[in-house]
Amino acid sequence: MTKAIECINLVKQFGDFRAVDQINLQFEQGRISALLGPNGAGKTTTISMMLGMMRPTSGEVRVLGLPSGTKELRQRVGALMQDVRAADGLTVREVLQLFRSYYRNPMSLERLFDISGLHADAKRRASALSGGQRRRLAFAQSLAGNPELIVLDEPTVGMDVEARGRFWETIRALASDGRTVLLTTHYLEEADAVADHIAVIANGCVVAEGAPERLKAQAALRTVSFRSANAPKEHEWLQLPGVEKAECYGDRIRLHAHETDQLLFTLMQSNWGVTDIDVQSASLEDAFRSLTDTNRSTLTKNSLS
Ligand SMILES: Nc1ncnc2c1ncn2[C@@H]1O[C@H](COP(=O)(O)OP(=O)(O)OP(=O)(O)O)[C@@H](O)[C@H]1O
Repeated sequence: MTKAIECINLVKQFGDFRAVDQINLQFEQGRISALLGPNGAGKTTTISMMLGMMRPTSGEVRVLGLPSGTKELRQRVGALMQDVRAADGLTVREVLQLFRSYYRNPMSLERLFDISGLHADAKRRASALSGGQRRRLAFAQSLAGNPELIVLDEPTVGMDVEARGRFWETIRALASDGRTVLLTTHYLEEADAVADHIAVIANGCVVAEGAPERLKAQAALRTVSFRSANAPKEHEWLQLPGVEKAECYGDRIRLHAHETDQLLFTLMQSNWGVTDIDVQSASLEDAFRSLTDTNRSTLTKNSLS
């Protein structure tokens, strides 16, 4: 089956700075995928290359089996980027009609109004809409061509709770029509609620990828952190009962484990001079932070095997 999007050894260099560093990603057709990462991770740069808006320094992007940016793809792909400017002087209805006129097989105006929730604002100037309303109009614009692939960069920024709810409902409905959706977000919780597949990037590299359940399994770990006057070598931490992952922040050691009772007992019995113990349950956001935080050394059972 053709992949919706394939990034092969994708690199983007801005002068001396490498914003995207050898990214290899594949997104399946008919699924909702999320590209997740903190500010400056390289999400926008990556999707700009997917959409043919930016040329890779090296590597390749294929979209629906075609090289990115081709004329054919512009008919088949809808995109919502972060910087959206309202069309000067046009009403909401005129904007939607104008965008529909660019495509061979546009989505119905009625459906675009339903999706944007802007029925009552049809005759208002687009430039007079609020920030959140403008974002909803821009989302409808991105769907004007009835696209089979929809790429959305931070789609929910500026939307209120109701607009967000309607937005996620629309995304699910679009996917159930067989369309492919790729979106970027900072929020693991948001991606978890809708995505079939999540790729996490940090500093231009893919740091984790998989079904939300897989990423959540990591979040289910509890964390025991402590200082140690006499800590053993790092690889020994992973021999402790139940420990899946170990990190070191300066003089503080953090161990991630599914079950902590036995671990605490072992630490207290050891001769490592353990002090200042703290035990916490990790949230999804903690797991995301731990995946994308590069100011620490991390060991996992996988990295040793
Ligand atoms: N045209 C450019 N020239 C120089 N540096 C750039 C350019 N575009 C992006 N960058 C840098 O590349 C890095 C990645 O930027 P990018 O916009 O892709 O991140 P992002 O993950 O989308 O971040 P955010 O969540 O804040 O939107 C950042 O450090 C940014 O400053």
